[in-house]
Order: sequence, then structure tokens, then C-alpha cells
Amino acid sequence: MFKVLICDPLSEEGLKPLRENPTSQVDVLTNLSKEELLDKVGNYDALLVRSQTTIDAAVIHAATRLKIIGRAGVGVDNIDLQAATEQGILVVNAPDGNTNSAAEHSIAMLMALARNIPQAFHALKNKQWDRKSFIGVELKGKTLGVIGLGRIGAEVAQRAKGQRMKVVAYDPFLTLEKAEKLGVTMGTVDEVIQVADFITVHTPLVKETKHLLNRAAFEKMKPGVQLINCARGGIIDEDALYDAIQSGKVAGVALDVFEVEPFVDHKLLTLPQVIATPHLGASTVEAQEVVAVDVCDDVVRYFNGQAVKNPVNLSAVPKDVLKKVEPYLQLGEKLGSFVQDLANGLIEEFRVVYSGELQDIDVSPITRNVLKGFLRSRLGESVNEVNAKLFADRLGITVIEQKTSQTKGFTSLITVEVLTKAEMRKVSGTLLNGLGARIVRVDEFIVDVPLEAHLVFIRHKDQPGAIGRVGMSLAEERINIATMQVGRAERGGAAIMMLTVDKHVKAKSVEKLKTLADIEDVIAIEL
Ligand SMILES: NC(=O)C1=CN([C@@H]2O[C@H](COP(=O)(O)OP(=O)(O)OC[C@H]3O[C@@H](n4cnc5c(N)ncnc54)[C@H](O)[C@@H]3O)[C@@H](O)[C@H]2O)C=CC1
Ligand SMILES: O=C(O)C(=O)COP(=O)(O)O
Repeated sequence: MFKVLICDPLSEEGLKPLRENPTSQVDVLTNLSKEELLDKVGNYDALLVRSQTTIDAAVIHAATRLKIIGRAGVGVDNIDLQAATEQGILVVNAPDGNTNSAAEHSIAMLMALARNIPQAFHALKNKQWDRKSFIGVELKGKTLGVIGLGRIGAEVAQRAKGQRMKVVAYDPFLTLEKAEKLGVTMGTVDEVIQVADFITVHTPLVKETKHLLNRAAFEKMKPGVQLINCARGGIIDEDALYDAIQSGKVAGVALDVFEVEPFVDHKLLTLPQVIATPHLGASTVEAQEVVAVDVCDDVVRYFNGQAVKNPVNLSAVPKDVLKKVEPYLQLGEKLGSFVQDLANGLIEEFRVVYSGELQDIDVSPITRNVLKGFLRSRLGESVNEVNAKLFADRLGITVIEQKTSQTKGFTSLITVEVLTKAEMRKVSGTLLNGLGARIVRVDEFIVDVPLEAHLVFIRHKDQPGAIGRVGMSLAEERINIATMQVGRAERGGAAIMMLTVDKHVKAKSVEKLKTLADIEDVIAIEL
């Protein structure tokens, strides 16, 4: 059973994946004060929010059993991602569900701004039939500057072209190919703001975009420019904006987002040139349903042990790739755990080699699981796929992911190699059709062993009686052998036994096995 706390209003329809999941308990507690949130968050495994609840480091530190934070929307600037990652908390969002709604809202704001619709309506409500004060401008033939041409920016650009506007855009991460496909002219931020009649921003709020439109930027803009911000408060410097409106440089502004939200009183709203909505870009029935379904789906996937679709603090993997790597996640974790039991001493290098059908796809989710399995045995349960790489970095372990065309006859093969000052240990595994996860090689020995809970790895001399003595010794401890594989490098030389047994082999039984003639090393492995 996992407990989910929902802190901001989410679509009830969208909560179905969670409500229908028999192993989840959902508590909807909106409008909690910071103190109440700090007090309650420690009881939950999952936390779902929109933009209103701030998940800062204090909340994360109080969230001692939290495993996943779901942001039912795009922007994660209200979540301390660094603190979440360090604590091994996965953050997921819903990046696609509200694109259309946010783009439509931006266009609605653009048109309302150009034709003074809110101001005119307000006058009418105040019983004034005033046609002179609200003469607008046409969009046709005007230039729209789009800053940030991602999902929403691109949709806005396309719609603006439908209004016969010219579109120029700035986005440092956009390929020319995509810009060409959208039929948009790209430029630097200065080039864009110098030619635009209307400017709309669609970037995330990050260090680089904080006050991107500041006093210096306003000076470069055309006199009478109009601005739209349906992305994040803080991309436009509100104090500089206020002054630019007062000076007449900026003729109109449409704002859906603000530097501090929520508020009831804002100095920008005292100006007649400013129209505004209270962060409504994503507030449609359709968007809310989809974003809630998307985060709830990911939460359920997470607790079912499946890879999530929209991770924020892990690299995202496309759906078709996820489908291919998913069956290997558990194999990866078990191989990591296995090789940890084999290797002694300070680890210098940790290499995961992929071949066969894994050769051409993004295997990073598997590598994270291998590393998690490996580090968990050393550092405990606090290690997970979210923070495994961070822990490896801190331990000075170099993690290398490698691909090779050498399949050794398997459809796919994962080999984990661990290099310490003293030795190099390696183990290879695969998924065999109908037989599940198998270990197929340990160091230089070929084996075929199911990856089961209790394993015993024995190095011995290839001499008559060695196998029998091991069997007898385990029988005396009432440990039943389920399967046994024997391999040797050469007749009479170094050899190994790989046993799967029905119960945990305790340290004293391992020590007893080590005293037997021709037995060189014994390792009990728990997966
Ligand atoms: N008002 C509302 O209710 C909503 C607001 N949003 C906000 O809209 C923004 C954009 O969302 P999406 O388009 O879905 O995100 P996205 O990630 O698809 O697009 C963001 C774009 O900004 C670009 N970018 C990043 N740094 C930049 C920089 N320094 N200068 C210029 N461009 C830069 C990226 O390359 C990317 O193309 C986010 O801040 C999001 O939080 C999203 C949905 C609803
Ligand atoms: O998705 C986003 O980034 C938004 O800004 C939407 O915010 P909301 O979920 O409506 O509080």
C-alpha cells in the first residue's frame, strides 16, 4: 500500500488511475499551510502538486518516506530538484497535457491585448459606452517575437501565422531544422526584441531566463511594443516593466503569471495598459484531465516497479525505447547486486557493457539500475535509480557505459565489470525466452544459472570429491541445493561451482565450506 498526498486541486476524472489502483490510498488536502504540510508530508510515499504548493528543501527533508513527487503540469520551478535528487526522490511532470491550453490562452491574451477587450468590457460593466478609448491594432502584418520555441512557443508561433503575423524567435537550444519546419525566422534575443511589435515568452524560469526581459532589454524594444507572459513570473522584470509602461515605451501587457503568486493586490494591475489572468494558462477541463492522468499513471507505474514516462530529475527516455529496456531493469539491478558480492576493495571503475538488441538503444535506465543494485548492497536502501549516479560520483567511482557488437550468441547481453586496485570481476546476464533472467558468465567461466534469491559462488580446484564435499557440508546445515553448475578453465585447474539454494547461507556455513579440501573461495549472494 502506498499513500498519496494531493496538495493542489487536480481533476477528479484524472485521478482515476490512482483511485482505481487497489494498493494506493489517496488524501486530497488542498490549502495546507506550510506548517501543516511539514507536519503531514512525512506520512506519504507520493506527493502531487500543481504550481501553487512550494516543495522546498525543508518540505523534502520532512518527507522521510517520500519516493515520488508528481507535478501535474510543466514548470517545476516550485520544486527544489537538487534536494529531491539528493534524497533519492523521483520528480515527474506532465509536459504534454497542457501545451494546447497554454498556447490557446497565450493567443487569447494576444488578441485581447490588441483589441483592448478586457478594458472595454470593464467600461461597459461600469455603464460607459466608450468607442474612442479602445481603438486597437490589427495583428495581420505585425511581427510576433517568440522567446522560447518549445512545445508551447511552437504552437503559439503556428497560430500567430494563422493570424497572418510574421514570427521571429529566439531559442538557444533549437535546431535550425525545427525552425525551418515551423517556418519561423530565428535570431538572437536582441534581434528578436528589436523588430517585434508583440513579444511573447515561453521559456522555463531558470537562472538564465530570470529577468531575461529587463531594463536594458526594454530600451532595445520598439516604442509601443506589447508583451505577453503566459510562461512564468520572473522572466520579465516586473519593476522594469512597470517603469517601461509608465514611460510609454511599452503600450500594453498581458500577464497570466507573476513573480509572486498568489496575490490580491499588485502595482502592475493599477495600470490601464495591463490585462491579466490569475495563472489560468493550463486551467481547462481537457488539460487538467490529461495532466492529472499523466502524473497519476507515472505514480502507479513507479510503485509497480515500471519505468516512469516523464522523469524530471532523470534523463527522459522515449516511449518506444522504454518498452525495450523495461524487461532488463530487474536483470540489471540483480547483476549489480551480484557483482558487488564478488568484488573486494575500493572500486575504481564500474563498466556496463551492452550488446545484441541493446546495442542501438538508450540503455541509461538499465545502467542506473545496475548501479543501484551495486551500491545498495554497500550503502543501503537509501540508494535508488534517482541518486545512484550522485552516490557513485561522491565515492569517486567512474561509471562507464559501453556498447559492443560481440553478442556471444545471445540476443542481448549485459556484462558488468568492476575494477578495484586488486582485481577485475565481471558477470554477464541475459533474458532467455521463457526462462527469464540468467547469469551466463562469471569472470572467465561460462555458466547458465537462474538469477534467484539465494546463490553460492565457489572457486575450487577441479579435483574429484570437491563437489561431493560441498553437497555434504550444505546438507549438514539443512540447506537444499536447487540447481548446480560447474565450470572449469582446464582439466584439473581452476574451476567454479554456482549453486542456487532454498535458503540464505549464513556466514558460519560459508566459513565451514571454505575449510573443505580444494575449496578456494566461497561467496553467498543474496539477490
Ligand atoms: N501559464 C500556465 O498556466 C502555463 C505555463 N507554462 C510554462 O510555459 C513554459 C514553457 O512550457 P513548454 O513549452 O511546455 O516547455 P518546453 O520545455 O517545451 O519549452 C521551453 C523552451 O524554452 C527554451 N529555452 C530554455 N532556456 C532558454 C533561454 N535561456 N532562452 C530562450 N529559450 C530558452 C527551450 O529550449 C525550450 O525550447 C514553462 O515555463 C511552463 O512552466 C506551461 C503550461 C501552462
Ligand atoms: O504547467 C505549468 O507550468 C503551469 O504553469 C500550470 O500551472 P497550474 O498547474 O495550473 O498551477
